[in-house]
Amino acid sequence: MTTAPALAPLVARTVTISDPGPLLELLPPGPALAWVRRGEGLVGWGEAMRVTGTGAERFTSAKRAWAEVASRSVIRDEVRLPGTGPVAFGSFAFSPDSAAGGVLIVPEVVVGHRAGTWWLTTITADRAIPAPVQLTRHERATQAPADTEFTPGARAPQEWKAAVAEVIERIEAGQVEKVVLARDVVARTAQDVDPRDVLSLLAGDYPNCWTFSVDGLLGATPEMLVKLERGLVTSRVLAGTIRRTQNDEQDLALAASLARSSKDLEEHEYAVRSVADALAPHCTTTNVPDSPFVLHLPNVMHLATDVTGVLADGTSSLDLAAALHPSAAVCGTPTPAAAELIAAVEGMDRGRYAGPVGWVDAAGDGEWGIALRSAQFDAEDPRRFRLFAGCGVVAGSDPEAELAESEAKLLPIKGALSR
Ligand SMILES: C=C(O[C@@H]1C=C(C(=O)O)C=C[C@H]1O)C(=O)O
Repeated sequence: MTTAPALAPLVARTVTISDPGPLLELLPPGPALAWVRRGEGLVGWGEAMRVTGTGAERFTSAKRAWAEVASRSVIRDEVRLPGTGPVAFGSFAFSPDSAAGGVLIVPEVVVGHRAGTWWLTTITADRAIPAPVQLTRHERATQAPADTEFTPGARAPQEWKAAVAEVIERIEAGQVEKVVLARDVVARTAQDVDPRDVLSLLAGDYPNCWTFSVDGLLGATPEMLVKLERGLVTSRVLAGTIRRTQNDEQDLALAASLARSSKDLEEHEYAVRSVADALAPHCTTTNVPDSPFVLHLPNVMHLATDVTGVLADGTSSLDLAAALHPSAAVCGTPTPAAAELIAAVEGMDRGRYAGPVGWVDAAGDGEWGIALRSAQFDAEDPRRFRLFAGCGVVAGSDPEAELAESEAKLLPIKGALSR
C-alpha cells in the first residue's frame, strides 16, 4: 500500500449552509468527486488525502487506513448526519488481478444535501488551515458532444457473442451456474469533454440512479451494493433485464413477462442469495422479500430486490462493500468458478467497472454502488473513454439477445458522450 501524504490526522469542520443550488453545478473545474441521486448526496473537490491499494489487498489496505485516519481526526461537526464530517470517496477494481487497484480520496471541500439540509465540510491534513471556500455555480452543458465515434474495445460484437456461447456451453456442461460477461467500447469525442457535463446529463436523464464520479470513473448506476446508515443496512440487488420499447403499454406487458421469466428469476435468485449470505454474518436480522419488483429505467427494466438488515457489529460500510464484492449480479455463481471463467474468456481488464464505488464517513456510514453504466476517462486524453456493459449468462441465454441487452445498458453513458 502506498499513501501520500503518510496518514496525517485530518481536521474537518462541517457547518450548515443555505441551499447553494444543484450540487453538481458547484463542482469547480478539475477532478470531480460526486455521489448524487435526485439532487441529494455529496460532491467534493481538492485532495486532502489519497490512499491507494493493489491486488487482493486493495480493500484491506483502504479499510485499515480509513479506520486509522477516522479515529485520529479532529472533527467539528454541527450537522451530524451520515456524510457529514470527513468523508472518503472510493473506487475499487473488480478483479484482484487488475492494475487498477483501489483508491480512497478525501476531498478538501465537500458539499452535501439531504432532506432539506445542506452542509459544507472543509478538510485538511497536517493541521493545515483550510482555505476559505466560495461556492460558485457553474452552468453545465445541456447537450452531449456531437460527432463522437464508438469502436469495439477488447472484443468485436461477433467475438463477444462467441464468448457468450462458450460460457453457455460451460454452464450446460455443469461447470458453473451463472457468469456475468462484460464487454468494453471505446468512445472518441471530437472535443475535450468536461466530466461535469457528463455527470449533469446522466443525473438529469437517470434520476433513479446514483450518479458518481471518483478518480475518472463516471457513471449512473441503478445498483446499490450496500448502504449503511446508523446501523441499518440496505442493498438493492438487480439481475434480470429487459430492454424498453418506448411504448408504455408494450413495456408494461414486458415488465409482466420479466417478472414471470424463469430464466431471469433464476439469475436474480443467485444474485439475491449471494448478497443475503454475505450480509448475514454482520447482521442480527436480515429481510429478504419473497419476490422481486420491476425497476423501470428509461433504457431497461430490471428485476430488483431490496435486502435490508440490522448491523450486529461495528462493521463500516466499506467493510461491508468489501465483503459483498463481487456479488453474483456482476460475477456469477459459484463465485470462484465464475471469476475464473470471466478472466479466461472476457479478454479484458475490467478496471474499476463493476467494482464498488461510493463514499464512507468517519462513523463508517456510507453508500457503495456497483460501478455500472459507466465510463473510465483517460487521464492522458480528454477525448478518449472506455465504456462497459455486462450481462448475466445462465442456461437458456442467447448470445444475440445478450449483445442487444449490453447495447441497451450502454445507452445512458453513450448518450452522455454523444448527441
Ligand atoms: C453487469 C451489468 O449489469 C448487471 C447485470 C444485470 C443482468 O444481467 O440482468 C442487471 C443488472 C446488473 O446487476 C452492467 O450493467 O454492466
